[in-house]
Amino acid sequence: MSVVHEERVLNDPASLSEATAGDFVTLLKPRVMSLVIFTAFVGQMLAPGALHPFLAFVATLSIAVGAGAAGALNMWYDADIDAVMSRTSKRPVPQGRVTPNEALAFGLVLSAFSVMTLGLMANWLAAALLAFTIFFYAVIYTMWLKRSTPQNIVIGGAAGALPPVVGWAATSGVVSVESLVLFLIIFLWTPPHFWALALFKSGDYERAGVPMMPNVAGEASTKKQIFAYSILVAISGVLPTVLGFASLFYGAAAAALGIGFVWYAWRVLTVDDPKMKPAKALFGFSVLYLFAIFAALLVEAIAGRLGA
Ligand code: HEM
Ligand SMILES: CC(C)=CCC/C(C)=C/CC/C(C)=C/COP(=O)(O)OP(=O)(O)O
Repeated sequence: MSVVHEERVLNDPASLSEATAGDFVTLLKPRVMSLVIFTAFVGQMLAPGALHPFLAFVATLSIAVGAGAAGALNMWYDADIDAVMSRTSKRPVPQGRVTPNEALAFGLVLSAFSVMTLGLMANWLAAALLAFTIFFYAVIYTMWLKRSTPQNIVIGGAAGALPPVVGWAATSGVVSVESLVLFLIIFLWTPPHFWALALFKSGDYERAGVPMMPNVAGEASTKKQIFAYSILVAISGVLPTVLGFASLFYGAAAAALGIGFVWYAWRVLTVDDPKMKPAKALFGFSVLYLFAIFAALLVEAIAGRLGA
């Protein structure tokens, strides 16, 4: 951020920040968090018990605000490395449109608001899980793991896998084996999802000094690990049917999606393409895969509620 900008904003209370509403929306990482919130909503719908529709809506909204808050805290802390990575350099804080203090305050206020609202409108177990998820992403992953170990996104992936557990707890008041299976699906999905991107963004992470797997272990090792995780993803995807809380139809869809996931990962492993097309294809398919798995689980949830 330019010194002039900081002095003007910080020393002259009359001066307004240059930030627009759109800048603050960008801080919430809406594109990424939209799928995160969808997984939480499916967790809410699959869980036994029923929240009044208005309370269920407020619970989903609280989780959405909490996810956005975590995104804002991530962008506050990562402004230094975001500024040197091509993919993130245009973000509001590195561009100086939002000051670090504004991003921090925005993230903290939304975090508090979302946790308190979820606690009051649903239950305090869900609120505590939401608070833990925000903390895990903003502090454990962003402030510690991301800059210190190539296992950063494997461990940090727990934060991204918790939203369906939060949603399940909002409806049912408990953490169940089933909700932990939803956690496992996303937890195992995260490494191939992100390492595919890291393969074709390794130059960015090199410049930023962030120890992502391709930069530390190299391309070949990362590709092997992606393939190994893809097999675990395919297996975890059919667990809801194996454990009896989803139908054979879901199981067939999950198996087909899992075979697709393994195939895309196999191409990353076996096709040597300087343009990294297989890695880009796997990254794109990974988003489609997770959406399709949770959409199929939502169909199960709706069918279960209609049949109930
Ligand atoms: C630690 C875990 C994760 C890491 C490190 C990670 C990393 C990333 C990165 C770097 C991007 C590119 C975003 C951009 O350039 O702005 C991305 C995109 C995306 N991620 Fe992940 N991700 C993680 C977990 C998740 C989870 C849990 C979900 C959903 C449940 C998710 C959904 C998405 C979606 C939908 C996109 C595409 C956004 C777009 O099209 O712009 N990610 N991820
Ligand atoms: C309810 C709640 C709190 C949900 C949070 C879910 C969660 C942790 C999602 C992970 C999203 C994500 C893109 C992580 C990457 O961060 P990064 O810093 O590696 O990505 P970047 O470089 O694009 O900023």
